[in-house]
Order: sequence, then structure tokens, then C-alpha cells
Amino acid sequence: MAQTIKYLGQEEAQHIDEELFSEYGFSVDQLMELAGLSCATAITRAYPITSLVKGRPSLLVICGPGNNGGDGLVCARHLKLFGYEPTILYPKRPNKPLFQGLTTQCQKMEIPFLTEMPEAEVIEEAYNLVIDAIFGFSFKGAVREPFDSILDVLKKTTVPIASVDIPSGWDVEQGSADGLQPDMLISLTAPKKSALLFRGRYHFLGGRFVPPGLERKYQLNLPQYPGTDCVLQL
Ligand SMILES: NC(=O)C1=CN([C@@H]2O[C@H](COP(=O)(O)OP(=O)(O)OC[C@H]3O[C@@H](n4cnc5c(N)ncnc54)[C@H](OP(=O)(O)O)[C@@H]3O)[C@@H](O)[C@H]2O)[C@@H](O)CC1
Ligand SMILES: [K+]
Repeated sequence: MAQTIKYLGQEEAQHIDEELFSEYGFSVDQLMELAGLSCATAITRAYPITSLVKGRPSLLVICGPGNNGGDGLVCARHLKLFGYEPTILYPKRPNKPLFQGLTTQCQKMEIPFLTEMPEAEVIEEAYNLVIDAIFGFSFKGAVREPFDSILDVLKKTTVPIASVDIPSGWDVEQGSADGLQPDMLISLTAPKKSALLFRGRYHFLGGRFVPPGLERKYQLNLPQYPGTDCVLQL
């Protein structure tokens, strides 16, 4: 019988991440590209362009200050290539070449950037889906501004939300009873403990890059991805 997939604690997720770089020879931008591509691919499965209700295949991608935000930038770029019309909100940009490069790539892909968070009603009017790439597995404590106000708006919208790796604002292990309730969750590498509390329609696994030694060490029990797919619906 296939064993069940492991749900990771916060420290375990961070250790795996570090080992991928230190012992397995990956670079951040490599894994971010695969993570972001997985997210974009999963979104095409859950929300194909033909299923969208608005006139244009518009999406709002909200990117946070860490690597989860970087995944969001990569995801937006691929979604544009897949025929969607993403718009990005990226309020707190790290001063690092990786993120500057990803931002330039999105600008050159002619993806518009917003300068402020729209009101909930504007989001409902304009976008089919919000992609939440604000915080991932390093999030801790109470949400600080400007993300506190952004999450408050997201809690008010009825537009479906697709969260990258963790629903933003959720404790990585405990979740959040009054937090975001995304329609979709894309867990990267392996789901985190809070994913057990996810109640949305679509839970996908992405990040098909785990070497066998790392999978054995952490007993991840990852399911087999179908064929050449980079995502799997859990
Ligand atoms: N191996 C994998 O699976 C791969 C994982 N990848 C991705 O990386 C993600 C993890 O990225 P990460 O470690 O950079 O941290 P992340 O969660 O984006 O947030 C940190 C930022 O948030 C901030 N911040 C924290 N708490 C806060 C608060 N309460 N309120 C406000 N701000 C707060 C914190 O700010 P600071 O503490 O510096 O002030 C920092 O800037 C992971 O989930 C996955 O999406 C892929 O890219 C590659 C392969
Ligand atoms: K997120």
C-alpha cells in the first residue's frame, strides 16, 4: 500500500530548503523557476482560460518580500506565456539581483504592476482569480504592514484565491481560524502541516525536483507525478 505523504513542520521545511542548496547543488533561481512553473501549470488545470467568467482572463498576483514572492513573479511570467492576463502587486521589493531580474522579466513580458492594493469591490469587478504569493514557510508572528491591510482586503473578496505553498497569514503548522480561505493551495516540495486544515477545492503538489536521498532522509513519501507532469492533484 502506498504510504501517505508527509506534512512538514516549519523547521523541517526550512532544513530541506537549505539542504537543496548546500548539499544537493541547486541554486535558488533554479528551484524558484520550477516552483513558479508548477504554480502556473496547476492554475491552468484548476482554472482553464475557457472556464473564466470575466470577459478577459485577468488575474491579480500579489507578491511578498521573500522567496514566496519570487515564486509569484515566476508564476505570473509563465501565466502570461500561457495566455492569461496577470497584473502584479509587489509592494516590498528586496534589493537583490534575483528579484530585480524577475521584476524586469515581468515588465518586459508587458505585465502591468499596480502601485497600490485595489479595494475588494474593484478586485471582484476586474479579476477572475487572485494568486497569493505573499508569505511561505518562513512566515512567523503577527502580519506586519503593508501586508496586514492587503490580507484584510483579500478576506473580504469573493474572488477565488490560489495560495502558493501556504495560505498567507496562516501559521505554517497551525493554520489560522479567521484567516484567508483560499480555493486552491499549491504545496511546493511537500505540503506543510497547516495544509491539513485547507478546505478549498483544489490542492496541488508542485516542485518536482526532490532528489531520492533527500526524499529518503525526510521520509517524504511523495506520490508519483504522472508522466512528465510538474504538478499532481492531491
Ligand atoms: N525548497 C522549496 O520548497 C522551495 C521554496 N520556495 C519558496 O520559498 C518560500 C520560502 O521563502 P522564504 O524563506 O524566503 O520566506 P517567505 O515565506 O517568502 O517569507 C519571508 C519574508 O516574509 C517576511 N515576513 C515573515 N514574517 C512576517 C510577518 N509576520 N509580517 C510581515 N512580513 C513577514 C520576512 O521579512 P523579514 O522577517 O525579513 O522582515 C521575509 O521577507 C517557500 O514557501 C516557497 O514558496 C521556492 O522558491 C524554491 C524551492
Ligand atoms: K502564499
